[in-house]
Amino acid sequence: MFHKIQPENLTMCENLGQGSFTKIYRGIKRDQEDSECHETEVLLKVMDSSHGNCSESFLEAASIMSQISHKHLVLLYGVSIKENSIMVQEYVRFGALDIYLKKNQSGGKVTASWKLEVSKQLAYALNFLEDKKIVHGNVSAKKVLLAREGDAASGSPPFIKLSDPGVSLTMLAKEMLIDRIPWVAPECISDPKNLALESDKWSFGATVWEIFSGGTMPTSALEPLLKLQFYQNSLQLPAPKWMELANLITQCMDYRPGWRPSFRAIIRDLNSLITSDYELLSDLSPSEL
Ligand SMILES: Nc1cnc(-c2cc(N)nc3[nH]ccc23)cn1
Repeated sequence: MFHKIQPENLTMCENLGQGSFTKIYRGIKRDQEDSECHETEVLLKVMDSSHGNCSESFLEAASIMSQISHKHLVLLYGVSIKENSIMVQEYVRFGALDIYLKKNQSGGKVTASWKLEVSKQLAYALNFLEDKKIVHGNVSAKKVLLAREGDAASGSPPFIKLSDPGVSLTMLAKEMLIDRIPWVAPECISDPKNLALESDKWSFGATVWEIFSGGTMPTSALEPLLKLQFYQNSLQLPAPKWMELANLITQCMDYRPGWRPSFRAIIRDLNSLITSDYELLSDLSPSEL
């Protein structure tokens, strides 16, 4: 399991929203390091008490993520399991990527190379989990947290951290699964027990599509039945203009799990994409640059 935190050492600040079975708050964690008291800004995920049976799944997911550490995985400080389960997570300053993308569509902050850098870092995090045979099971821009915005002018890149998956999708009701189309892999809709490493590759493809489309999914507005038909008719998301990126997304979102590329191959493709981007520029004559 993982570190137990006394609730009296936690202060709940403002509500930041809610997850499937949780309420999210910004908070403060106090530690009595020797004599002086140390305060850390944290993210508190409070499990709704009504979903008791999900709390072990919630904690199970958290404990898996807390047993490993990687720069692109969100850090879990521990849990407080007094009245209801509270997961205490590092506070990631700019929050969820889907909201950030919607807010920063224009304004030139979010360039193609910015999006590519974020996609690469997400692939690194997922490659790390794949090497350890750990399935995330809930990859989407909502679960990608932005720690640094980056700044194109000074050339400093953005920095992301992948959040915990939350309650396992094997615990979700069918309609909640359908609501996660097109991030959830098709094989998991027919049987959630099909959740495996390959499922994360599908979700990664959908997330990269989401990142390059400014955070809106064309299926979001569809009724559940129409979402289901998207998979029944083996449809694909509309291809982005950037053909090499579109090919990578299509390879990840292959309806045959075994045909999806490894994250090592995905990283190689993303790196080549960046060079092709510069090649494109270097092909232009100085006057066209
Ligand atoms: N581990 C995490 C997760 N989410 C945040 C966060 C930050 C922010 N500025 N607004 C938010 N609104 C909702 C969540 C959130 C922070 N840290």
